[in-house]
Amino acid sequence: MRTVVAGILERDGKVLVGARSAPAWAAGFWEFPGGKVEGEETLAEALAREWREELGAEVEVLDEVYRSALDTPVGPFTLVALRLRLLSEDPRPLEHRALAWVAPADLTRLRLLPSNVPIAAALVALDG
Ligand SMILES: Nc1nc2c([nH]c(=O)n2[C@H]2C[C@H](O)[C@@H](COP(=O)(O)OP(=O)(O)OP(=O)(O)O)O2)c(=O)[nH]1
Repeated sequence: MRTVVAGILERDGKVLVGARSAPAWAAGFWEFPGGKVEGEETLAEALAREWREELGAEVEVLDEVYRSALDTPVGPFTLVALRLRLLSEDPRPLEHRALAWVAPADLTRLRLLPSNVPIAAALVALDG
């Protein structure tokens, strides 16, 4: 089963989310930035690559906060959300339409990718 990794970066009680620009079915939805694990990459290596490519930022993985099955138009995946620590300058929207810092309790006010709604709930529970 292939894996999609999603990165959770927290700062001052808020988490970073990005508005997708593609593909068409997902454009405009907010997500936790990340992407598909390629080849023999570890989850941490894949997330570091995606954040470098999409956000121009260096990150390292702290811990796993969520894992579930994910159905997408290009087939089934496992979705894993990992908390991150920022090692570089701030993330920039190199591929997203926009980035935003949002408190976990406010994430459901955004048009999140449906698969990310339970991740938001997990973050609220962790906050509690
Ligand atoms: N990045 C990301 N993708 C997610 C999340 N939740 C979710 O359902 N997805 C879906 C959207 C896509 O179908 C898939 C990830 O694809 P992607 O387009 O981000 O991956 P990628 O950067 O490797 O893209 P590509 O090279 O295959 O074009 O997982 C999430 O929180 N973050």
